[in-house]
Amino acid sequence: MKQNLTVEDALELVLQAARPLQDIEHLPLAASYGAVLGADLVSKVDHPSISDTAVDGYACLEADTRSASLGNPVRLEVIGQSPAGKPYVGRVRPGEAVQVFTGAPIPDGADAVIRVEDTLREGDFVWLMKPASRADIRPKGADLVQGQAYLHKGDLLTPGRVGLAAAMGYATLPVIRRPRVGILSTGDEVVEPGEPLPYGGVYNSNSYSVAGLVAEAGGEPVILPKISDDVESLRTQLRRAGQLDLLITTGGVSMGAYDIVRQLLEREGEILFWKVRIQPGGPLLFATWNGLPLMGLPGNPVSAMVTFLLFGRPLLFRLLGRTDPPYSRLRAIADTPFEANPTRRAYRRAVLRWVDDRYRVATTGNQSSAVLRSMAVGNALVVLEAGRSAQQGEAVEVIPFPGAW
Ligand SMILES: Nc1nc2c(c(=O)[nH]1)N[C@H]1C(S)=C(S)[C@@H](COP(=O)(O)OP(=O)(O)OC[C@H]3O[C@@H](n4cnc5c(N)ncnc54)[C@H](O)[C@@H]3O)O[C@H]1N2
Ligand code: MOO
Repeated sequence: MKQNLTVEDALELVLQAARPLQDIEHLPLAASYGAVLGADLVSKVDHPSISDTAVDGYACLEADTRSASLGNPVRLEVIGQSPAGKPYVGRVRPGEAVQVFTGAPIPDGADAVIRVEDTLREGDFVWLMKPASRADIRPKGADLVQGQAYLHKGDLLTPGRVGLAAAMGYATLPVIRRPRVGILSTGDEVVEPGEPLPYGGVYNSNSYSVAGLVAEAGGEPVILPKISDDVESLRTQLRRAGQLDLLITTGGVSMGAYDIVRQLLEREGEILFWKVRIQPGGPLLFATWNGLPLMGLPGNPVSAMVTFLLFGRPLLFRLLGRTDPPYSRLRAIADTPFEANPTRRAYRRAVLRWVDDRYRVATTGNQSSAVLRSMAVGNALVVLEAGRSAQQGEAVEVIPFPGAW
């Protein structure tokens, strides 16, 4: 078992253990937001399917209209009209125009459009106060060309991409099955919210904060009944867990005699690493149990969330084959000092804001790993290398919480 790894080395071991899922499901468009595309998609159509007008006005021959001005308008005969979806049958000849509405096909013969506000209608004739423009024609295939791939395997299905898939002619989309992620809280003192809190008890928050993070990363959280601090109930729960792609436990990975996750895995699984040089989250454990990747998040509520972001989220992205980075980074000016840890990379909870053309970041206050409020008030982590505190006014590296920015 490796111990006391850097973030980079630990992440490499995590990603090595994650085998991208191959199972494809077909989802209706409206159910596909947030899923990950399982295949490249080529457009079934050209868009526009035929050259059409970008404006309401009159289609005509550009050459007829070059001299048109307010003082010297040009008169054309209106020979018909074409609403969107209804082509004008026939040809536009010199001296003629067809009234068109945005999205309508450009009639044969016409090569330009004059906007309605630059015209004056008089019975079967129209006066043009300006030359007609070729730029207001959207050429066939300007947006999409039939047979060309515009969406790719591994793309997250954002609203824009779902809309694009619809425009390309797809009613259902091939997506990667969501990874099923078991979430198991451990600890004798941990009590379900809603139950009376006994002396020394603490409500189970980890199962719910981590379930939210799993769902946000594209996984399907499966909250398992919490277990007490004994190896036998952990083993039983693991066997019952059913078909999972990843198991996340919280608690029980530190030094205490009741640290059952570590004990069980030392005997029955393979621990790939234990402890990473970070704060919070130092005692993170990563293992496999009967081929199942198992991430043992530390029990402190902040530690559980931060380690999920740094390791669990990249692991889920790998299972899903997502090609976008699991989180972003930026630099911001520190509005408060941030204290480093002397020996570990520190992730301080902070509030990130955009003020006067700059990102600015301020501490959420008490940085104890037990203060879950910091994750609710905060929307970002300030990253400090070991021993490198930041003074007020200094530029610092920031990881915004996914979904909060
Ligand atoms: N002698 C040492 N003690 C500790 C060390 C150490 O290096 N030497 N590391 C500390 C660090 S850092 C962390 S983080 C914790 C992690 O410990 P465990 O993963 O074993 O977690 P527990 O002991 O089970 O719980 C820690 C803390 O979190 C609360 N908790 C646990 N589960 C939940 C839950 N589902 N919802 C809400 N709160 C939960 C629990 O009550 C404890 O207060 O170890 C330090 N100790
Ligand atoms: O790593 Mo612990 O998570 O510092 O509290």
